[in-house]
Amino acid sequence: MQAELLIHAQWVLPVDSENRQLTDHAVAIADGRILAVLPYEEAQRSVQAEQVIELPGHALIPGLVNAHTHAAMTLMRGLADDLPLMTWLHDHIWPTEKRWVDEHFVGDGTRLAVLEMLRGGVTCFNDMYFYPEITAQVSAEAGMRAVIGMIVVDFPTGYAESADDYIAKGLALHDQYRDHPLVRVAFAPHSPYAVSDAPLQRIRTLANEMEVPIHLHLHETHDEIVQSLRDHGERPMSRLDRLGLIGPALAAIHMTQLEDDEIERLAETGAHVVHCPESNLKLASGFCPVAKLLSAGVNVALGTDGAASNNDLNLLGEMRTAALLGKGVASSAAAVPAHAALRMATINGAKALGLEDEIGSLEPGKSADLVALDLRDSHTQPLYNPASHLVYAAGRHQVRQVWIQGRQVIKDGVPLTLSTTEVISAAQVWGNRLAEHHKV
Ligand SMILES: CSC[C@H]1O[C@@H](n2cnc3c(O)ncnc32)[C@H](O)[C@@H]1O
Ligand SMILES: [Zn+2]
Repeated sequence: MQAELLIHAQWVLPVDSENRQLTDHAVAIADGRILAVLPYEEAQRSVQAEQVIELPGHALIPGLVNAHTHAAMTLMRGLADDLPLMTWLHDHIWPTEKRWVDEHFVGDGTRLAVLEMLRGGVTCFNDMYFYPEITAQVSAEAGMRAVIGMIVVDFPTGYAESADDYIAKGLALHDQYRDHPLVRVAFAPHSPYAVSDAPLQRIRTLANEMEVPIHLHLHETHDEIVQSLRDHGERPMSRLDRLGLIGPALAAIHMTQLEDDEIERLAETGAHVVHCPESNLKLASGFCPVAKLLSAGVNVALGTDGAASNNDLNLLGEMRTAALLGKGVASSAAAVPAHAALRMATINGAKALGLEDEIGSLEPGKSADLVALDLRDSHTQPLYNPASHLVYAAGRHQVRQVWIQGRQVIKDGVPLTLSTTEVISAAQVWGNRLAEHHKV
């Protein structure tokens, strides 16, 4: 077998159906795709590789998938902390966005986010933010894989005038990235409370025709349920179901308020849930019943949400929080074990974004999106079980090598596609501007 690259690691966790943890294995790569995952001894006999990378003491895993974020909001990290969702949005975030968010803000904020995500082993993110064409461009330039949201809200902003205008801009973006190797486009109506019935129905029809996913914030807080009962006489999920949006194309973000019949409905329709545990904890929004969802057969992925409500874009940290919180909420130490958390951050994210044939596991034919973590550090020693350390103990500084579609984007911990100093100085300029006006 001819390969361009052979990566030999002490442990390979392919995140396959058996959750195998392979010792002394190698991954062979050609044309940006995985050719084979095989014992190193066998690879030495059967693979002619142009380059061999040796990773003793490292675990090789699929690239992490951040299934929900607002990348450019990194520029609002720490601007408004310790507030509940609606006060945070209405009194701080939305006024700041109205005053500051433009193409330059989104470009600099997205670069900061992509840099942080790549350094933390995230190789794909799902975004929902203004000026998505800039987010798409920045991601593509950095060699990052992204699903970019065609955002829709009912109210005018600097980006668009009306729901129809948002949709028209989104469709133009979809056309622009039709055959792009790294960037996909999905519908991203903000939430049932910010988008009315007519645009939601139009989005459902278009998403069916175009075969693209839909993601939206749903059942994030108890107040959202109360408001929907008052305004529509039904819970938000029931309203979306009536409008035809609950189905396999839907990734419902947050879902902290769920009744048993709603969990059953998600399972029977094949809708996905994106759990954002740290954002939900910080805004005190509620608890997503992850163990119940998983046992009902619902696909649960992981997201950070934006850095203004988290306050980082650390999927390793999110896995740990999801595992710990999942146990607490279920009152069971067996709930959300390490393998389940790793699946949520990889293959489940790929499924939620409609990318499971492309990414999410290390299997022949899939794209070579890989992350190597050095587990020789003191706080991941001794080592009995690599998955345990990845979820419960490892930190982002242990992410040493990252490849996306076979292209190396992090080498020995150093980003290759973005200039760290330039990205940080641009962020500091924005920080000074925003701080002056926000009076932090
Ligand atoms: C239409 S662009 C996205 C919009 O969403 C806002 N946002 C960020 N985080 C959250 C969240 O957790 N719930 C609801 N809305 C959120 C962001 O500020 C943008 O205005
Ligand atoms: Zn969000």
